[in-house]
Amino acid sequence: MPDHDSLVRIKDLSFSYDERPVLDGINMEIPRGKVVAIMGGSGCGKTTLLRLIGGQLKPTRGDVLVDGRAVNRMGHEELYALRRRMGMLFQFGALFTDISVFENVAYQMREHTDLPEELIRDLTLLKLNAVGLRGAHARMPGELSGGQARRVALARSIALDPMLMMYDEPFTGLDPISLGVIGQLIRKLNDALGATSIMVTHDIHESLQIVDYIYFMSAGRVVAQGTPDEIRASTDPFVHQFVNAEADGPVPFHYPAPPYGEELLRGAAHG
Ligand SMILES: Nc1ncnc2c1ncn2[C@@H]1O[C@H](COP(=O)(O)OP(=O)(O)OP(=O)(O)O)[C@@H](O)[C@H]1O
Repeated sequence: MPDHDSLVRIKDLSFSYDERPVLDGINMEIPRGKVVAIMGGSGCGKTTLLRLIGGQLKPTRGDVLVDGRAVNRMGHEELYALRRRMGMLFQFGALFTDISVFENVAYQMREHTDLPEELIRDLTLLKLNAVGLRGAHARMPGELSGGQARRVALARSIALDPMLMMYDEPFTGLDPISLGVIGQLIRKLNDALGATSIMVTHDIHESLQIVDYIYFMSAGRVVAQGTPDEIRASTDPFVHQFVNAEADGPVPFHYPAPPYGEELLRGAAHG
């Protein structure tokens, strides 16, 4: 999806943990206003990629540009200022359990802004209203269902009106109805905030409903990409495996390991 006005541009990006290569020559464009999914088998480097975009990790080679600036070359202050404009919702983005729903959302504003208390109150209720939970503002997190708690975490991550939202497996552990609700919210909030969103997920069916573009990764590389219509029509074996939820195919089910027979024999020799 080449676009010169992309909010995020990933150029020839490689990354290794110590000596172990995880990402290898990634190129991606995330245009402004769009919701883009990144999919791929377990361990292929999706979360690592989000951490590189957020500046928590530095690439071994290549660049990550956000709003035209190379994140990997920013100093502390610039990076801190940029992170304030990014919202992140991680898989187990747990709420603080000992403070109310309202306080969980207001916390972000109290920490990062000098807004007066009345304004924080109004904005917090506005964010909770956007996820349908204004009425639950006085509840404690322990009194919420899993889907409701995820919605509060979502309200918290948009508290500062981010220009870029990053979601790491936002659907994990949700029942199908809550999953659909969160999916719709991700799309609606993106459009209402005029934001841009990147979502790492395993859920191809939800992605096809709500995103503008999908990148498929395998073993640290981009192996397929396209709009939902292109993905539905694709005959690419990687894409096919995802769309049809096949356990094995080009994306291996097994973590790389020596042949099983060999390992059993080795175990027997040791035992
Ligand atoms: N801090 C770390 N130090 C060393 N290796 C790591 C570290 N974090 C992740 N890895 C390894 O890097 C690879 C990519 O991990 P990453 O979490 O980015 O994958 P992923 O695609 O998000 O996986 P999943 O879908 O299972 O969450 C994995 O093989 C993982 O074991």
